[in-house]
Amino acid sequence: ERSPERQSKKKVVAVVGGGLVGALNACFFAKRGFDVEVFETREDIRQAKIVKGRSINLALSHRGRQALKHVGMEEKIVSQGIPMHARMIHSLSGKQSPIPYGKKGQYILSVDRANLNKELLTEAETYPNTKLNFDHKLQDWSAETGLMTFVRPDGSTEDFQADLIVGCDGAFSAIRKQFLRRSRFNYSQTYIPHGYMELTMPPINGEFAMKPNYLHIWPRNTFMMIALPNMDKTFTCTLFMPFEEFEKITTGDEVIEFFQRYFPDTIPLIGADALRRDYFRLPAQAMVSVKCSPYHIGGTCVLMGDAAHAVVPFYGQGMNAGFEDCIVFDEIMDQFNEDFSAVLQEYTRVRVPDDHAIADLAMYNYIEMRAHVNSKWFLFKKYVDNLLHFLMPRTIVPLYTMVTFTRTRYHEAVERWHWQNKVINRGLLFSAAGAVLGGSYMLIKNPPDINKLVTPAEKMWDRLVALRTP
Ligand SMILES: Cc1cc2nc3c(=O)[nH]c(=O)nc-3n(C[C@H](O)[C@H](O)[C@H](O)COP(=O)(O)OP(=O)(O)OC[C@H]3O[C@@H](n4cnc5c(N)ncnc54)[C@H](O)[C@@H]3O)c2cc1C
Ligand SMILES: COc1ccc2c(c1)CN(c1nc(C(=O)N(C)c3cc(Cl)c(F)cc3C(=O)O)c(Cl)s1)C2
Repeated sequence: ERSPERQSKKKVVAVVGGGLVGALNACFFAKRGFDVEVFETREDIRQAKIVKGRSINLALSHRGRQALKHVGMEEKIVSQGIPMHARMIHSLSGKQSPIPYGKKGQYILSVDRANLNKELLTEAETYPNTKLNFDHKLQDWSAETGLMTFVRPDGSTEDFQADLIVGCDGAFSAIRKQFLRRSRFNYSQTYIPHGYMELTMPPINGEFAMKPNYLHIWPRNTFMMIALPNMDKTFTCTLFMPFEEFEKITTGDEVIEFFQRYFPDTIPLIGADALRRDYFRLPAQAMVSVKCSPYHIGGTCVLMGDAAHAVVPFYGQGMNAGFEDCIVFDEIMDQFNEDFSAVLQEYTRVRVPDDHAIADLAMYNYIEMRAHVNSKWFLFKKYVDNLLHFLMPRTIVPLYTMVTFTRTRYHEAVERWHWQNKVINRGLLFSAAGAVLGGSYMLIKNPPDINKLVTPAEKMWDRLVALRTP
């Protein structure tokens, strides 16, 4: 229960950025009784016709669902998502091989980005102590005073003062700009050479063109495509390819030639005309990885979501990690009784190692998939993962299982993965050594009569020689 004096000095929390993490964070802070003001540069997307998002749909998994559950939104969002129980690997020959994500209840959800954002904004608005300010672009702010200046569409500016500023303004955060000017602020960003382009796969006779409850993947080493299902029975296909490869394709015929060569089974499903047209609708988008620390300045400002850690999408964790930021921060608010200086410092100490770990993991997976992951290798690796997990369920847990289906701290999941690899490699080494030692012991103990020892290759050779002898 809040004491009367606390009631009078209600603290004001400004959330800059009304995207996925900002909208969710507004619910977390409003639930705690703070006065929440959300400032979003775009117009209210709930009134906009179409929303230019980065990816049309996203994979929501355990970490993200736990955050939604915390503000009572899990059921609603899950009911508007499509479960994906397995990956469906498409080989070059068009063969489809399913690989389950885990046991029965272990599935991920394909959710529509714009719809998720709208639902979270609407939920934030249901709190009487929350106000959404659209068409407010943060231009500058002071770490000393907590004073912020916003630019309106007509060019006018508006100042606002807050007790706590939460920077949720994405990978190109304006809040983070002030951090960059301060000493001992670590920052790195990496654009990867791949870009991504989204293409739509329409329904066929009102039905999904492919099996809907799967994350469809066409792994082709340098190139890769994935497809996630949408509620309107379309699939959103995301093509990943180096920019220089995108640039080589300049005509409709070259698009078809390219798909004919790498993704032949998708041509009839996406449609040749649609491919020719949609490929040139928008240029391929860039993907950036941002790592920084600390996430806070004093007791005044803290970064969350992509503003703190933009990750390449090759683990489907960016939003899930940003949503988990909100739970971790909330847990620390309880531990330190909402004392912002103590909370922010502890948040950096706890969260930086984990967000850096998932950023590294996603980049590692990008490099791994680009290097040598085609459909056979992908299938082989996942089978080995699942077999070892089946044989030693408590010792070997696949990395993607820890990342996607548990709230194991990201950096602990990576440490465990390294340990498991050592155990497996040592195990393989010993069993190989055992086989060699055991085998040679048998040969020494009772050596075979060398004349009788004819290998299949030798048999074949003898037959060939016999054939040639006139
Ligand atoms: C191709 C692709 C696929 C992805 N797939 C997945 C997936 O499957 N699963 C997953 O978990 N994640 C995925 N992600 C990552 C996910 O999209 C991001 O992690 C997530 O959108 C981060 O949310 P955010 O709110 O931190 O940032 P954003 O979603 O970028 O929101 C930032 C908000 O701040 C606003 N803003 C920016 N600057 C200002 C300013 N100066 N003043 C006021 N407002 C401002 C923006 O308008 C925006 O609304 C994917 C990303 C890409 C690119
Ligand atoms: C909307 O745009 C995008 C773009 C990329 C992704 C998603 C949505 C959703 N993504 C998921 N990745 C995993 C995962 O853990 N790994 C290792 C995988 C990584 C890749 Cl790249 C892949 F193709 C399959 C798996 C797999 O295991 O299925 C999930 Cl689990 S969900 C990647």
